Amino acid sequence: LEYCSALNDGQCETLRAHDTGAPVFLDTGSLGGETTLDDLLDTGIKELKYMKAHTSPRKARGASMGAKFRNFRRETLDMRWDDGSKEGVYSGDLAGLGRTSTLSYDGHTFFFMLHGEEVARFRMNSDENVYIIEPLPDDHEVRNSDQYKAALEERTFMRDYAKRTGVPWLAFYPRPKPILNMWPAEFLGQTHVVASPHAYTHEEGIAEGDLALSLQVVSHAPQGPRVFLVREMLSQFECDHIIEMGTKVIRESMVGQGGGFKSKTRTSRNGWLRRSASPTLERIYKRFGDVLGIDHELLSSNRNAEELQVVRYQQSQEYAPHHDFGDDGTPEQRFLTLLLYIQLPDKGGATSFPKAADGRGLQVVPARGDAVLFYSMLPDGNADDLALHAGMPIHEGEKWVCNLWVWDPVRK
Ligand SMILES: O=C(O)CCC(=O)C(=O)O
Ligand SMILES: [Fe+2]
Repeated sequence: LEYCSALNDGQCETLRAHDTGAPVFLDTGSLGGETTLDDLLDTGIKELKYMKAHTSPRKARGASMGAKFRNFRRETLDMRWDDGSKEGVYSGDLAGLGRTSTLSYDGHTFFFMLHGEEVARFRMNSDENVYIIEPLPDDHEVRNSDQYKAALEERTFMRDYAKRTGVPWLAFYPRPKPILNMWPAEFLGQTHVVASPHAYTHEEGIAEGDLALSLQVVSHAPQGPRVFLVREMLSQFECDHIIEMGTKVIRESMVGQGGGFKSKTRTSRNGWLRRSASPTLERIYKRFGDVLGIDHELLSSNRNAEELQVVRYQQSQEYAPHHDFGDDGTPEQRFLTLLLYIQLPDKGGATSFPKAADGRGLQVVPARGDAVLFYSMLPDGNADDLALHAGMPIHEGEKWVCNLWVWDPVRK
């Protein structure tokens, strides 16, 4: 209980010790269960800010929602968003017996055309997120198919889920609960202290002994996503090392495939680093395992993780609000994001969680070497809509971050 006593509250409880042998302690309440974000801000935490001054109602009119369409006609249909015009706005093809999903808003309408005739029309309602285009009455083969029955069952599940929990099911259905460790995020300021035997690499070499790292809850359910701040995840030398290696792979990605692709929502540049690229990186990955409570062996690209994504933002670049998960029609999903702050810009560039703090939104501006951990998945296996986040525009200087994306139950 060495690390806990450092917190001086005597309330620690051992959570689990995974196979690296690193002991993990849960500090059950240095701030107590009733902490509000204002209390947390009062403790002098510099890294956090509300985005808006006042609470906005959670379920505002025109709330965004994920809509899934299933086509049980055999023909490819033309999908159109009803903007009030006669022909609507073409929104892609929906293959015969196929599926598609889209982000939409309460009250919006989509219709589907076949040879100039409308065959289906749906008005979006955030309590309903599966929309089924029925098979023809005499198409008994499709009506009796497993796929059609599964779609009806899925729609029933989703209606019940939304009624029961108040949020839509956004993930693939069916999908089990996550199997990977998920740290409890019960109240603001709750802190988990992790001892890692994989201490920092410095200019002079590797530090001896265990490193104590703390994960502090800065947002939790149901008012927001589950977000933790991890201070001093990396040493200054390790940040420099990542910039040095990252510079090369970003340059490669610029000339390689997709290098000329310009996205409006993501204007930064990125590249990928393999954990085996250097002994320093390998050691950092073992520390990631300790901090995440996940066997570090799983954090490789043939198991549960993607390679380390290095992202560089220059003046005015940004990444507009997005989710790190998607529904691509399989149960495997991105489970968590460990976002590392490698270099901070002089102005701008906060990471924002617009749906945190009951819709007031949260901006996080950690220091160099710090990390933010957030879960894209809920404990029941659904995707967490509230984990929406953005890299805000850089006003001055350069920002470097890394993404470690971990999938559950395995990486696809
Ligand atoms: O730059 C940031 O703060 C966020 C980056 C991000 O969300 C991403 O790369 O997916
Ligand atoms: Fe992201």
